[in-house]
Amino acid sequence: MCLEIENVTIIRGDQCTAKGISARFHPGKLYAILGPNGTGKSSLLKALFGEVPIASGRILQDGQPLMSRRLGHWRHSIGYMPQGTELDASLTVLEVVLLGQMDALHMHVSDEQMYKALRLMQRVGIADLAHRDIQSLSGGQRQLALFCQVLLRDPQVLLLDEPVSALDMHHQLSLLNQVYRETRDRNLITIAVLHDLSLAAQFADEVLLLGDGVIQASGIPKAVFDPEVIGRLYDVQVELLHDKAGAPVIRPVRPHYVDQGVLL
Ligand SMILES: Nc1ncnc2c1ncn2[C@@H]1O[C@H](COP(=O)(O)OP(=O)(O)OP(=O)(O)O)[C@@H](O)[C@H]1O
Repeated sequence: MCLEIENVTIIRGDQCTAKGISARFHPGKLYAILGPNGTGKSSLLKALFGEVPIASGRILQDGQPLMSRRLGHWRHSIGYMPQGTELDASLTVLEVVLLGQMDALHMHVSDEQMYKALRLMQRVGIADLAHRDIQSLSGGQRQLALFCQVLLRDPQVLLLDEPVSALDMHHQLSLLNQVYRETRDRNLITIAVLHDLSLAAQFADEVLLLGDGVIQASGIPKAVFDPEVIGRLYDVQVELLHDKAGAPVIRPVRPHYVDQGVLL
């Protein structure tokens, strides 16, 4: 399966968050969408999920436009994890994870479904939280539970909106590792919005740098991470370093303000 956005324009309120952008996404690859706050990363993910309409352009699956009927079918193949993790319902973590299989659940949860959910929770490191009320979890723990839920849907496409924003370093690495592995093993198209450029460089096959409603640069992280382009886009000075494996590391440089004539 190939997923394509062709000349897509998205308007939110009075803002044009995507101005005729085009990109192609292939199975088995992890794509990171990057860019400053408010540049339309979430809007693009929502458009791919059919939650936000596109003003013009097309979203194509294997060359066929996703029309509304097709979109209903399309959504079944998507694991979409939105930015917020707040839940109103008072459910246990296991119940929340099992909701990922809602289409297949009737009045009965089979041993196989239960086993699948618990095994996944074990892999993600939240098996011990299975019987806790989801409301009682920390933001990071909820993020891990929702990740298990979307993966349990057996999606072909994973859309993850800032999946590691509330996680500590250990859990950021283990979750992204998991995302990377599942993308390869299940041949998924994975598109994740991330804010940490260096983390994106370690995991993403390709990155898309959004800014001012257009794709400013895209490709493998090494090719895209030009400190001048990034510095201009984010309006900060950055330093480009490299880790031991040769992956680019973007380090923001602290600005020095002049205060009463003294350089701080
Ligand atoms: N429901 C809405 N109604 C009107 N405008 C909206 C709505 N949602 C988002 N916007 C606007 O659209 C623009 C893009 O928002 P979006 O959430 O896609 O950005 P983002 O790049 O994901 O931001 P962030 O990194 O802060 O999460 C913003 O200027 C935002 O104010």
